[in-house]
Amino acid sequence: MKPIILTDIEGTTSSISFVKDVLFPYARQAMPGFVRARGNEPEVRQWLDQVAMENGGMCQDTMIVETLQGWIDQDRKHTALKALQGMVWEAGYRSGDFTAPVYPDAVEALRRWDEDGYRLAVYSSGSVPAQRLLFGNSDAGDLLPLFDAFFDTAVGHKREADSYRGIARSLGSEPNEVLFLSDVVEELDAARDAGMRTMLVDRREDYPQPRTGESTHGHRRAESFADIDPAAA
Ligand SMILES: CSCCC(=O)C(=O)COP(=O)(O)O
Ligand SMILES: [Mg+2]
Repeated sequence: MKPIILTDIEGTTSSISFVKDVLFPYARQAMPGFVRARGNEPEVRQWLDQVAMENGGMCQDTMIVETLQGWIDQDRKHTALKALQGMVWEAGYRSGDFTAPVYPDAVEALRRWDEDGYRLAVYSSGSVPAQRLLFGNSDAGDLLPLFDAFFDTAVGHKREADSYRGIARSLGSEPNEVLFLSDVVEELDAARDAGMRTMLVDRREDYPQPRTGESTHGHRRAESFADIDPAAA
């Protein structure tokens, strides 16, 4: 049976550098203006209030913004931050400030797998709207039609096995019918604990030092999507 292919984004379909050097600085710089302009919209306020609650109920928006900027610097995978980042990036994509680079080997393989009848899905710490913006505004054009489903940390964190069990359930499949692709071994460990098949994507551009031996945690490893045969994984 053909596995459903579930892919991570940062370090897997797209470079770590795009996320760290383009998306995060853009969000950091635009966050104060975004909160000033849209902070009273309920959809935005709910996330700002959540940030405030987690920091002892601080009330000034300037303090909330400083907290968010600190979390961006620490690469926190906090659901509220990720939701707000997605809203900020929307303006960047819409105004043409950037498009999203997706590795050419990933574009080629995703298109081929789709044509071959594989179901494709995404699981990233980036919010689902941010994922949709990225694949809808890629350098290779609109890749959204390739994907059946998108998952973010609303389903749980990426290093917890229950998240992968929940994803398999949502896809209407057993975990062992899903192949998860990621650059982070701890995510792959959690997926394997849930019963999924796994593949470590170990790109030279993102990880100059190849992960071999014990550092693969026993996951199969590919340096490019061109080297992945989902039928054999
Ligand atoms: C959806 S694009 C932004 C990616 C992001 O914010 C992030 O934290 C990347 O996490 P991933 O789980 O894709 O490694
Ligand atoms: Mg990743």
